[in-house]
Amino acid sequence: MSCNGHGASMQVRGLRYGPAGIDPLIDGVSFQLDPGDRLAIVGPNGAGKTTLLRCLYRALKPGQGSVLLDGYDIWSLDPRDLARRVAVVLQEMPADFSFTVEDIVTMGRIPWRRSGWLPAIGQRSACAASEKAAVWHAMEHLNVVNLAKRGFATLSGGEKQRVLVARALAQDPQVLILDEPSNHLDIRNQLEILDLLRGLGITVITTLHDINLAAGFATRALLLHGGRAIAEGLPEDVLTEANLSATFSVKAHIHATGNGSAPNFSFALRA
Ligand SMILES: Nc1ncnc2c1ncn2[C@@H]1O[C@H](COP(=O)(O)OP(=O)(O)OP(=O)(O)O)[C@@H](O)[C@H]1O
Repeated sequence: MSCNGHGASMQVRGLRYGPAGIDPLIDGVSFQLDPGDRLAIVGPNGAGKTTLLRCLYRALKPGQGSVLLDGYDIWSLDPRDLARRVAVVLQEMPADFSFTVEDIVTMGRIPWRRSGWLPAIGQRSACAASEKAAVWHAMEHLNVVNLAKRGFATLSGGEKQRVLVARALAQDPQVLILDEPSNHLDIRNQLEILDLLRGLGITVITTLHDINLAAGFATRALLLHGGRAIAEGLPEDVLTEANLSATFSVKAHIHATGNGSAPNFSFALRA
């Protein structure tokens, strides 16, 4: 796993997706990320955040628009090539009860194995050693080495979340896509995991419900509502009181911290 990896650029143009017979779930979404950007996608429940993510890692094919990775349409890439470049951490947890933590993290290396190819006998132990090194490096980063031999199913929700991020990092991706990575995590673990993601240097795209976490983490923000981008750009231009109040139907208030760090947000129901 690279700790100072190289991110890829992503250009999303006019994305529209919807199953036949219903209004589109994603409509006219566009944004541009430079390598190393961190995009926070925020919006109310049902806004289309997960659906948008699924279009970005080729789980859903948009009816219109395109997703370019370093200039190449993701639908034109070889699936293995895409799997090497883009890693995904979803909200759903794997249901298989038989895998250990080490097994799960090792799965992150699968796209790097060459099918139908066996290294020369003298190189086999070197290949195995480099794979194991990548897996242990990722586990160390996520502080789950002490869980390596535990059954995944026996872990707490927060421990599982850390293991799934470790699996994604073992994949050594250029783009990391995460759906609510702070789910299940306590406050310290939330801050730690976002800090770790910030330090990777790769392009990160994540949904986040916590606006304070999003403002502190992101270099770009996308506010989604009803499948449409209400605002996209720098977090300070997107996460405004007016935008948040209108999109979430609440009273949003920004408290400047005055020390150059991200502002704090508070929210109240409208009278
Ligand atoms: N295959 C489908 N057919 C019909 N509606 C769908 C389908 N998939 C998703 N939806 C609807 O699309 C909307 C957006 O769902 P999505 O999961 O993307 O929202 P979200 O912003 O991630 O929500 P949350 O914050 O609650 O996780 C929801 O109303 C959902 O019920």
